Amino acid sequence: MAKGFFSVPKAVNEPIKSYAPGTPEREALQATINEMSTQKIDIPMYIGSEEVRTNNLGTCVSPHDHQNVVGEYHKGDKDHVTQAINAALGAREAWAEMSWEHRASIFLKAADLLAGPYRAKINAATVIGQSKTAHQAEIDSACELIDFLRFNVKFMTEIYQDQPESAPGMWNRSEYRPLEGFIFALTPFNFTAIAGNLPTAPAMMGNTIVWKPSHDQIYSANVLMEVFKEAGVPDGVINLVYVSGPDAGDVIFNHPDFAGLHFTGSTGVFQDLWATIGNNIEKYKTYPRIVGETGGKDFILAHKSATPKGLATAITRGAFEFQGQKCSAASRVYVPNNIWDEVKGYIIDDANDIIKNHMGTPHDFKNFFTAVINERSFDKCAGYIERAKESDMCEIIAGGGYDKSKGFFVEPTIIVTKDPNYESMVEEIFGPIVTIYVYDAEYFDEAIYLVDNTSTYALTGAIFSQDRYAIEYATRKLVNAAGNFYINDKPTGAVVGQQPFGGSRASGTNDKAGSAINLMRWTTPRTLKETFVPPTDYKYPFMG
Ligand SMILES: NC(=O)c1ccc[n+]([C@@H]2O[C@H](COP(=O)([O-])OP(=O)(O)OC[C@H]3O[C@@H](n4cnc5c(N)ncnc54)[C@H](O)[C@@H]3O)[C@@H](O)[C@H]2O)c1
Ligand SMILES: N[C@@H](CCC=O)C(=O)O
Repeated sequence: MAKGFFSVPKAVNEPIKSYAPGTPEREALQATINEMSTQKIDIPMYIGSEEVRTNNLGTCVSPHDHQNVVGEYHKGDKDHVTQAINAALGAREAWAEMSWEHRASIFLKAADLLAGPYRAKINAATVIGQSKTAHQAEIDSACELIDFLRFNVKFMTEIYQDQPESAPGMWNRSEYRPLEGFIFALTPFNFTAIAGNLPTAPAMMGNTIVWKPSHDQIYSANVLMEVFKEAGVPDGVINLVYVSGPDAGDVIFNHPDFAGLHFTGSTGVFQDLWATIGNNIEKYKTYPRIVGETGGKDFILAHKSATPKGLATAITRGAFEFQGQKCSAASRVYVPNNIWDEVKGYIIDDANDIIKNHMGTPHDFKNFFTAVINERSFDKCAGYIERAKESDMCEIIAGGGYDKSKGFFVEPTIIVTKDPNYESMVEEIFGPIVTIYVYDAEYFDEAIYLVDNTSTYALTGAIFSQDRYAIEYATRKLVNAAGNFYINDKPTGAVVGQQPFGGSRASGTNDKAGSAINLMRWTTPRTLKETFVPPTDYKYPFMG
């Protein structure tokens, strides 16, 4: 047990490496990509102390080269979900009782492994399996995950330090227990860091986990599990299974020890899960915690005073980095007519330059833009593009092409619409398609109203303006339109510890990943009151 009031190492953001020509990190990453992309690895499930192989195999491919099979994973079924729950429950007592500093130490070691010996491997896995460029992989699978781990250790200790007052004659204490049961971490394809954070955040607070990743992220999830094991996460604390979502849900949401859902993914899936949990509420020992960060229809609103070049660059980066597959991606933009011609010229030039010179495999570091994650996503994007081509209300001013012969490539596409409620202004596409509505520069209030009322989501948004009154006004009027609001910046790229991330309305429970708010959801505090000298007479003084 602890024999000191320990302070943890100061959390600082992991510096982002540049991967510029001639740097050692570029050489290491390139070599690791070359080596890993020519291998086909065998990927087991991890349940308790076992590596589980079923020989019912699924494949991991590169989205930018879908015939290249880089891994085969062993698919599980409902029995494996039950085994994973049993392993989590079996490991729970020892893990919950371990002193917090040892839990902290394990995750700080995981951060250092990712920052050092595993950096090239986790980035290469994300480049190969999720088609991120070197830069996008670095800010996600290396830096953001390292930050999650280090900052969560700091937040954990801040929570533990939060103690009640004690009046004379007594000592009041708060004890931050893990939840009574197991946690289900259900993770998306698009951020390796999120896949790593959703099981580790509750685990850090003493919980044990059943983790089901997206099928499209299994390749890098396997590297994460290797890191967790090397860092010393004990068997059974994080159990990784590859089963269908509905199979996992059928077992987990009917289990009496289900204590919490840590979800990131689409809004529709989250709402279905919430409904199922609600319907099953009488089956559980405790009220499960439900944390879900979900979809977005993220906006950029420009005021007539906005600087055209800065706005255009924010549109290009915000909409097209990682092929628009960030929940935060700019996907609807409101531009005033006084600056539109200039902005239009810049963004068309950017899109054409990307298509001509910087689109292709992420293995080639000159590329800014690669493939979307899978055929379903490709077909969905193609559908939006074809409908826009046919619509009288729309014009495609850049991109609009797509080709899935080798990889799932959809060009960066800019739609201009005359209808502010056109489908691509309203629905989450999750691909490289941005839609622009040009408004009369003198009607800023109407543009604000549209921003606030067009979509059910409220994840990220940005205002571009050089007029401080306009900035203040939009910030106030759009108070509920985004959980992360940017002023003269693109709406993507939140950094742990700097811009706590999450949205409300249909975008989630806004428990801010990588913050104390999130960690609080994974603990159920017990209050202890100790009286030093108990009273010995039941009568009160007023009784005379
Ligand atoms: N708000 C945020 O912080 C944030 C961050 C990243 C991604 N996202 C959102 O995630 C989505 C993209 O990720 P995705 O395509 O992997 O999401 P998704 O909803 O398709 O899948 C998320 C997870 O849920 C599982 N799943 C799917 N259907 C299920 C079901 N019926 N029952 C149980 N599990 C099921 C998937 O296998 C996966 O593991 C986008 O909507 C994006 O906006 C949000
Ligand atoms: N936190 C990331 C988005 C994560 C969702 O996909 C950002 O701010 O761009």
